[in-house]
Amino acid sequence: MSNTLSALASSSEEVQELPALNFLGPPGTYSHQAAFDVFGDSVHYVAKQTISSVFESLSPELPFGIIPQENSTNGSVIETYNLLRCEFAGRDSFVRGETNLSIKHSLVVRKNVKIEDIEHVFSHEQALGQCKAFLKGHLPRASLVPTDSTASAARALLNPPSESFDPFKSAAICSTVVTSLFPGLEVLHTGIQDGESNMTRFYIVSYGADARVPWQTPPIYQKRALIRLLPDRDSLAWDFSRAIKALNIPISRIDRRPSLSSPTFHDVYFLEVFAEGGEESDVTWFDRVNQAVERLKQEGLESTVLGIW
Ligand SMILES: O=C(O)C(=O)C[C@]1(C(=O)O)C=C[C@@H](O)C=C1
Repeated sequence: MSNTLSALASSSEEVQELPALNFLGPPGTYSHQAAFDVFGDSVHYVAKQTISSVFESLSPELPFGIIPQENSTNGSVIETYNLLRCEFAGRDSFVRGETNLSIKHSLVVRKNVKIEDIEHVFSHEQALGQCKAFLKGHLPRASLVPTDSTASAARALLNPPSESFDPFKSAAICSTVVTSLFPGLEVLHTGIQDGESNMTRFYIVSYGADARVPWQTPPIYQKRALIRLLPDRDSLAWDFSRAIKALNIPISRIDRRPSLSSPTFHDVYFLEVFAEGGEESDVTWFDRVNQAVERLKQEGLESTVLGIW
């Protein structure tokens, strides 16, 4: 077993004195590997069943978490942005940092299952979306079934969740790490992701804005912030340039999700902002972001800081 792998296997054991970190389980997911890269053995890993429960269960007892935010092939992780629009984001829970992981997917089956036997492919919807070319080329007739995580898809091959699930006609898309964590599985194909450089970016989140993040390897990116913006409801002619002008900070990305409130097509926006490299200022990055949010509010734009890092 490699060092990382043995650590992933043992990291679920209870080590209560360390701060807890929620991750999308079971062990062997990419979230778990990304967390291990930055936290190593400085946290107690707590597996959750969904990305939503990673974020929603943050509390004084479970103060840290990791959630996938974007993939370089398949785009934004919708479940994460849906969570960030909830009122507890920016009130109780905050983004505190980020980390990237290179993602290499494998097609995994129960031992002795052949590619021609496969009728169903199970995985997290992000992973299914990152392997479209392989699936079209090798398994064009297979049904694609979304699961809570890549590792839970692999685990289901060994513990079928229902009688209709036939593990001898099924495959999972996941990391090869999973085959060592769950004996009885084997890899049919590796490197099945579309494109060579398939990268996922994760947000590190915490309960409260001030809890000290127990990094073992601190990430390199700094001076970023995430701001949620909800334009006035009755403005028919919503002009985004108003927000950009009031903000007056470089914006690296803008995401948009339905606000779920009326009128229709009233959306919530997420703006990720950053300080340019080498920028010298008497004002701290924290104050600059808060002052920018004050300017947005003076413009009548409801805005919330979801994290400064
Ligand atoms: O299912 C996993 O293994 C995860 O950690 C989730 C997730 C995601 O939602 O983006 C993380 C990285 C990969 O992009 C595929 C899936």
